Amino acid sequence: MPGISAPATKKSTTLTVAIKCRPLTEREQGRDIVRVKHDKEVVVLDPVFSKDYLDRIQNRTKEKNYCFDRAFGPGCTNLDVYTACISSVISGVVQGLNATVFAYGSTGSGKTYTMVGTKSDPGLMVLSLHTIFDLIKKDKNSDEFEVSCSYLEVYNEVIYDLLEKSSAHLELREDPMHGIVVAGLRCIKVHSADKILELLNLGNSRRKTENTEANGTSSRSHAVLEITVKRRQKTEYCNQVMRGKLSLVDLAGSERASEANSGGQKLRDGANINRSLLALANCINALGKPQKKGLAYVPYRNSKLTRILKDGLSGNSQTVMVATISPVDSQYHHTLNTLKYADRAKKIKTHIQKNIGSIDTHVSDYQRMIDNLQIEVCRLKKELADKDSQPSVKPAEKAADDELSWLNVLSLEISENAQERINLQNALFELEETNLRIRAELQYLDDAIAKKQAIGKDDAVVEALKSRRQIILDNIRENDEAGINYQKEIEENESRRCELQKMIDEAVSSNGNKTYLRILSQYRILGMANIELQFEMAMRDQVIHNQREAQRQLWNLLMRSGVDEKHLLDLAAKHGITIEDWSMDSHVGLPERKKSMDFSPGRYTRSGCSPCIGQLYSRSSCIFQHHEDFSSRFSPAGLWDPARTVCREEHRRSYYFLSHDHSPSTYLKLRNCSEQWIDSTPGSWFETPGKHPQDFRSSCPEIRTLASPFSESYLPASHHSADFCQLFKDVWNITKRQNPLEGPQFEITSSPDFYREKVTGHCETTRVAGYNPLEQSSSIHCSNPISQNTESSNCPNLSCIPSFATNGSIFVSLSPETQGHSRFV
Ligand SMILES: Nc1ncnc2c1ncn2[C@@H]1O[C@H](COP(=O)(O)OP(=O)(O)OP(=O)(O)O)[C@@H](O)[C@H]1O
Repeated sequence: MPGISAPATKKSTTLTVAIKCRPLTEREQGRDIVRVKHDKEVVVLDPVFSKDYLDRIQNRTKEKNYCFDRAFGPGCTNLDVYTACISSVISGVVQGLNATVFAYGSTGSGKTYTMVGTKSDPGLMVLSLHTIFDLIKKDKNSDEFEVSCSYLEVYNEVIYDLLEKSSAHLELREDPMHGIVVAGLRCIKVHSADKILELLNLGNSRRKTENTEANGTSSRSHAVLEITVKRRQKTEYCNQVMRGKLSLVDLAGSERASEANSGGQKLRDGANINRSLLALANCINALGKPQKKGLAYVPYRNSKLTRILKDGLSGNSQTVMVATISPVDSQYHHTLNTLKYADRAKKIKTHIQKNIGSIDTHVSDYQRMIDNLQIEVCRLKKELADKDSQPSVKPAEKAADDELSWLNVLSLEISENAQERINLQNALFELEETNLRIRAELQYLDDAIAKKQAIGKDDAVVEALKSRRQIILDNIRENDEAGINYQKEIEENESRRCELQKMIDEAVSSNGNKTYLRILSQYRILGMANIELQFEMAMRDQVIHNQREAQRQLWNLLMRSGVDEKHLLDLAAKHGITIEDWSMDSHVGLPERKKSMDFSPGRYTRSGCSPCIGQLYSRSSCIFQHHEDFSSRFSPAGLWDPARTVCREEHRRSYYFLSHDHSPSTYLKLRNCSEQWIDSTPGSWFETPGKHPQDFRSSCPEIRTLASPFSESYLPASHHSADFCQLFKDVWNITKRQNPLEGPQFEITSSPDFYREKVTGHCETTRVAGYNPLEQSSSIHCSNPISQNTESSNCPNLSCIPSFATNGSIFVSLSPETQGHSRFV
């Protein structure tokens, strides 16, 4: 049916935001901390019930208050939500308006329950469909209606048709007339609500769900049910058609990988779900911000979900967001997060407009339409001519305007590109987190299996351990594959960025108004770089925070073990490190070390010229970063606990760019696989094409791999790291010498060529692990201290497992019996 859009008036409106708090489920043991007041207010109580009386009266609680269009407590039904917030929107759909209803909330908060519901408490999808057909029934005599429906899911960033038995992967297309459309999606004509409900049930049965820690039937995909209602008056002279569209969206459950306790496929789902939801949250954030004219940018293109929801979020749609929350105290942070986004969403504006088309009934109608359009064209031409004749608009300015708008488009694309990479990296980090966790478990299992096998008992236990090991290996493999895919996407994203950058550079150099355009384009690119830097800074802050914590624990430990401070200071001085505020007077004789190093943020910043512990710290970042709890690596006796140590090599590589300090030599003292040192400072990203990061990376291929925890190459640590490591070992030796009777002893000595560790005690063997930083070779030897035999077969209790022995890093684990562990750099 050819149709010509008729001009219709636009009306601005804001998103309706409703909160729905579900009741506590039987599985939940916690406390109910959500209160709904006056149908609009939501109060989230402090999850810590036994707060100090003083805290409470002085209002130092984590209690939060929010106000929304509507709020529904645990006693409310889906019908209550529908009657108060949705029904009026649905009636608009039959009048040619678009509407979107979506449920937003953390996993298990009740999104599917709200959208789909149960037999006794039908959800918003079901109730909306009944209303649509009731309204159609009423106007059936005067108007003709045609209702069609489609149902799709976005699973792992792929679109599937839920109304097809085995759906192909569907693609999104930009249609100039209808906006974003899903090519090849089945749209079925329906004549009754029952028929759609049948299709809905069919589609739901095909939806991907999983049993996760947080929810027994957690939706793993985002589902979008779309109902289109075409309405045409039956009268002879009227040829107008109204086309209303209702989108009902049930989002997938979001959970942090660490909470979901999942790996492999589930984890990949989680990462993709989080990627889409992160993109949705970014859009809500951007739309909810007060915008300066012309500068608004909403990153819709970052995920399929946000592209599909684009109209519902800012275009021609009357939209209702139902934010679902759980009342249980353990969900406090998720609840606040949901409420925060819902609060932002209140500010989102959409512009609704009736979709009116016309049906061609007679040639005379065409003629009339053409006449009208010609009049309109004449009017617009005249307006244009008037505008051109105005003296204020010079041709040169007009050309510059065109150029500017083109630059605008390009710079928007570049920001989208940056945002996309941030999302991809986020997904990658999350994947990496889980991989590290399960790799640690793998290590435990390997040790346990080796131990059991050595004893030669418990075959059944060994079998169980082996089968668990196999599952973990499968998970690691799947995650590695997923990681490689993300990495590929990051690379594609980078090459797109190069293209965009090239286009901007060309535009700038071929245009007459070069200086102005150059400044403008650099300003825009700076903005984009700023987004990236903020992201990197956030990551870096996290790393620094973890390091500070680890360092603090380490110093506390040293203090508690009664280390000789003078010796420590001498050692530090020997290594060129000044420890600020460490005066003998203030510390000697303080057994509890109350005045030990203060690592509070700001105290040991790297600002200023004097080197302080913060600097020492940053230098060592390659060694200790992301060791979550340093103290937990030690047994109660103060010994290093091998079983608890996780070498976060992947992080070391991922964050290398983030972990440099201000010294350029530290920043880029990287050694590549061909053993050449690169010692240069990167220029600004936007100065010249030669100094763009991607160019920089292509000239140093090993740097590209740093961003990927899944690549094969490893990054050698800087010499500063070795300094710190050595210092740490010296301090440790002194400490242990002072307490010779405590457990197995370590003796660590150093020579110009390699570091040695001697393990005595439970295991009467000596182990020497060496790395020669000059020759780049690594070696591990085990020896019996009595016979001085250096064959490892003489060390039955000692198992040395060198890992990461590439490019200079050695990671050595000893069997639990030896209670010793160290890592050499
Ligand atoms: N209003 C309610 N009344 C009773 N039970 C509810 C209500 N809302 C949710 N539930 C129950 O809470 C559990 C989780 O709900 P649901 O599956 O709808 O969560 P979800 O947000 O869709 O989760 P996911 O995002 O993981 O898919 C289910 O057992 C559901 O029956």
